[in-house]
Amino acid sequence: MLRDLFSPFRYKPILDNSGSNESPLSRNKKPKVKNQQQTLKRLWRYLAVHRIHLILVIAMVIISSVLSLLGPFLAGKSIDHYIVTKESKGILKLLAGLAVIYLFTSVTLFLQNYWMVGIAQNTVSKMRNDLFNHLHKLPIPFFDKRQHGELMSRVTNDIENVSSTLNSSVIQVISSILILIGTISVMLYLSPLLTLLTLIIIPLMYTGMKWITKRTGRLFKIQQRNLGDLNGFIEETISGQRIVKTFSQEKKVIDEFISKNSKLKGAGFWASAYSGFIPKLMNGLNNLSFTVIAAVGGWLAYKGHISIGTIVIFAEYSRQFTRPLNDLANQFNTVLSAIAGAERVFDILDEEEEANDEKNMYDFPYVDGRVEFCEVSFSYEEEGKTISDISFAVSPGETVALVGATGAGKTTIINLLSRFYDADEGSILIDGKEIKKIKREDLRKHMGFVLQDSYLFQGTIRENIRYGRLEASDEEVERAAKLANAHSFIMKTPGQYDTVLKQDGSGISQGQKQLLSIARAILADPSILILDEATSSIDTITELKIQEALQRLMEGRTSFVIAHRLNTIQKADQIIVLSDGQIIERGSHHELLSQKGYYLGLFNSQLRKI
Ligand SMILES: Nc1ncnc2c1ncn2[C@@H]1O[C@H](COP(=O)(O)OP(=O)(O)OP(=O)(O)O)[C@@H](O)[C@H]1O
Repeated sequence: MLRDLFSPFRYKPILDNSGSNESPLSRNKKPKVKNQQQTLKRLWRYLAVHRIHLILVIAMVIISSVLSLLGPFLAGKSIDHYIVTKESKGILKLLAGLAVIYLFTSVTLFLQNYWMVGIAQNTVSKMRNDLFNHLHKLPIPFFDKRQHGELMSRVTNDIENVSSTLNSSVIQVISSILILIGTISVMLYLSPLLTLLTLIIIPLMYTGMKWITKRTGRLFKIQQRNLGDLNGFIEETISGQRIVKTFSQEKKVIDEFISKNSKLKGAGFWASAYSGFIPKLMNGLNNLSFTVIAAVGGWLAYKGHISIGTIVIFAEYSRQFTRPLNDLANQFNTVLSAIAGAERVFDILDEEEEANDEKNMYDFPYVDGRVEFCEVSFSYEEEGKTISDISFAVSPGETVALVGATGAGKTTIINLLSRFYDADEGSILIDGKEIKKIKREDLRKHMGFVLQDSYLFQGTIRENIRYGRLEASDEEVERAAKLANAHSFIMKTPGQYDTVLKQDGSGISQGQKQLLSIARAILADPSILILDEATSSIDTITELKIQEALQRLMEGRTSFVIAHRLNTIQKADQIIVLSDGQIIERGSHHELLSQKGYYLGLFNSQLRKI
């Protein structure tokens, strides 16, 4: 029965990503701890920009802390001087004094909060900008290896964590330290003996706090990691909703979510539970200190060593004394959790940008479109070669089709040509210039992509086409749409060119998406074109429209076609047949058929399927 009462909170060891079933509380399972001091230093660099406002905040905190110490002191002294002696004028003076103190306290509290919120918001906004900026300079391999939702969690949750801590904790920490120093000083001045008795609780507090924070620090990190993991999973399953439903995998997805969620709950529960012990511990120690002061103070007053007013001041200060300690302890957890968040943000900022490290880069204002691969080898992983010893040359305006079984290396060749990855060996030349010596931005300016999964952004049809060349006029956008055979379907949509597409164009058909992406490429007017043929079946009429639009687009441009259906590439100038990352056959369609090799087999097998 009792067990059941606690069952929702019982902690079950939950499998970690590593597959270990050790509890997050386990001593040996520390997540990699980066130097917290270094993280704080980097955070400080962001804060230091606002140093004038920080000085103002500190000044306000000092004034409000002194004022809050003054209140109880005046009240205690007035008991001895005015209340015991029944002097009514003095009492009025005291009341007026207290009113002024509380008014000033409110003003200083308002100002310190106002400035601090400004500092916090500006700081995290700058961090968010830096992070987003940096994310866009990171190489494709970085994104290939990470869950996108997890990255989003860093830009949103982790930065938010830093923001809320800056909002509240900086003021709390400074004012707690000041109040603590002020309280102890006044207490020492009034009665060193009672002060010493009050301070006895400090070692007890320290030991208790150390025990708790050791655990919470570790748990907050695990909690944030698990939250990132969960966010990644949510993002993945929402964007892959169609696949989940098509394969009826709802149960599997929900089960996996429950498992990840319960992992998060495990760490979250214990992180919160341990930090929740802190106020209870403080409260208990506070009561202990209060009892000691009442007993010893009462005895001293009975013996005539101190006044009643002093005991009142002491009782009030002993409360004020544990409150900042309590606050400091609570803030410690919040700060730890923010440091964990900041660390995750800095981790990304430390990732190396897509390198443009070579000096003496070529200018690349105009491209004829001659492409050469010379003995190129590359691997995604340390071991083995994804493609090896690839050599071929393409003249300007030629169409090259890359053919081969799935995983043969077709996309990899394109990844290397567009410098999403750099070749390990050999060289790739455009117009005789080594592409490693061309800035990626300049290189990609001359390349156009029409991919299977043409990505459309949330925005109007016009904006989506204009993504190909932002400065294009409305007339140019429409001309491109007409050449891409997209104009007639656009005119049938409710807002025509101003129809707003949902994110990833989920409101229009696959074929229409392709037409828009062709229009975008026509507008961009690249010299080198990459076409990744759609594998999904599109109705015959749309298919014809797409083929016609593609022919127009390819005219006069060096085009690489990743071909999945051989009937569409028969007119290609060259067909390169790949197998296991190597070129096994090469030639025109007729030459390859007459070679009676792998291509002929592939062609016949596709013919049989028709
Ligand atoms: N980012 C990556 N990290 C590690 N390995 C990868 C990565 N991308 C592709 N590979 C591997 O490299 C090999 C070649 O892949 P590639 O995508 O070039 O094949 P493909 O011929 O384009 O296949 P498909 O027709 O299925 O698109 C495959 O074995 C694939 O698993």
